[in-house]
Amino acid sequence: MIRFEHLMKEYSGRRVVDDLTFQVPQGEIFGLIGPNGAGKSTTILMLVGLIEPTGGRCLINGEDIVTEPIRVKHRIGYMPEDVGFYADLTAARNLDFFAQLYGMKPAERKQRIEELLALVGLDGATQQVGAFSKGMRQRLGLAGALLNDPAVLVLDEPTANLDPPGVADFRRILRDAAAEGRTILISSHILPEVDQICTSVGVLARGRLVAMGTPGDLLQKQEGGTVTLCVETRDPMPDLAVPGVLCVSYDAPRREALVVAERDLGDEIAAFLVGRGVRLLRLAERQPSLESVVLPYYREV
Ligand SMILES: Nc1ncnc2c1ncn2[C@@H]1O[C@H](COP(=O)(O)OP(=O)(O)OP(=O)(O)O)[C@@H](O)[C@H]1O
Repeated sequence: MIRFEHLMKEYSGRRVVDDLTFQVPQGEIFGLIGPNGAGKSTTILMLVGLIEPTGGRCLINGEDIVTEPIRVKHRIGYMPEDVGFYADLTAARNLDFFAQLYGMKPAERKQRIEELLALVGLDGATQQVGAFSKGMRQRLGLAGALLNDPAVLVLDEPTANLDPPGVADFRRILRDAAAEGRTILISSHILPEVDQICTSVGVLARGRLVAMGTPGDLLQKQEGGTVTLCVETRDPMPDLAVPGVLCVSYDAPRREALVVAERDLGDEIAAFLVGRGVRLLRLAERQPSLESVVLPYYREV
């Protein structure tokens, strides 16, 4: 189990993580999401003991990472966004190096490394890691994070470089890891992925936890509240400055937009665009998604 108690971090007097208190129960896959600069990486770095909190604490199975650093770090598997490996060693030799640091015996190391390379689909990879694709490095990162049989897995943007089969493998491995009783915390910007894999989600904005629950809980909160509309136009769109629009994310050189509005503003948006000579291709309400629920938090930055 992971527990944050009044966790706080300041840089030069500026608070970037502000009084975080929540817990992630054993076996949960928790998605930590939020806009750029919200404090996700800082929170993760405190959780894995790479930086110290200014106040409060992070507990792994009840033990404080600051007061029991060695014991607690042995219970954590951490996969940073940019996984660092020795480019001139093979995947197996890289893992063997880290396994030695964990104090694992040669026979145990050999067996564990073979199992893990098969698990992440790298059992046939005999080349040096310098020749790996980004996706292969990410697979190796996951194997590295699982090396010490951790109780808690902390993964920063784990699927960013993976192709669809790689993502499917990751999901399967993480679900199995959670079913084995590991507690998993993932930081990600890929909201549909978080929606698919995470059993609970926390939204950070300006260092504070502004929403938390299962993806289903967060969606329910939206019912009777905001409406999400997909807008597609033939011409580039101006800013959709229509009263009641809460948040817009534009795409495809401003010919597509996802609009979160207080109510169904389809007629008003159509009139707004037609009045500005913008030809409309499609305007439809979208079923609520995790993305539409949390987008307003991204806008508030
Ligand atoms: N070492 C540091 N010194 C000073 N300020 C820092 C330091 N590390 C992070 N910050 C600031 O703390 C804030 C939170 O940064 P953090 O990297 O934790 O955000 P994040 O949610 O992980 O963002 P992103 O999604 O862009 O990775 C930002 O304003 C950042 O500039």
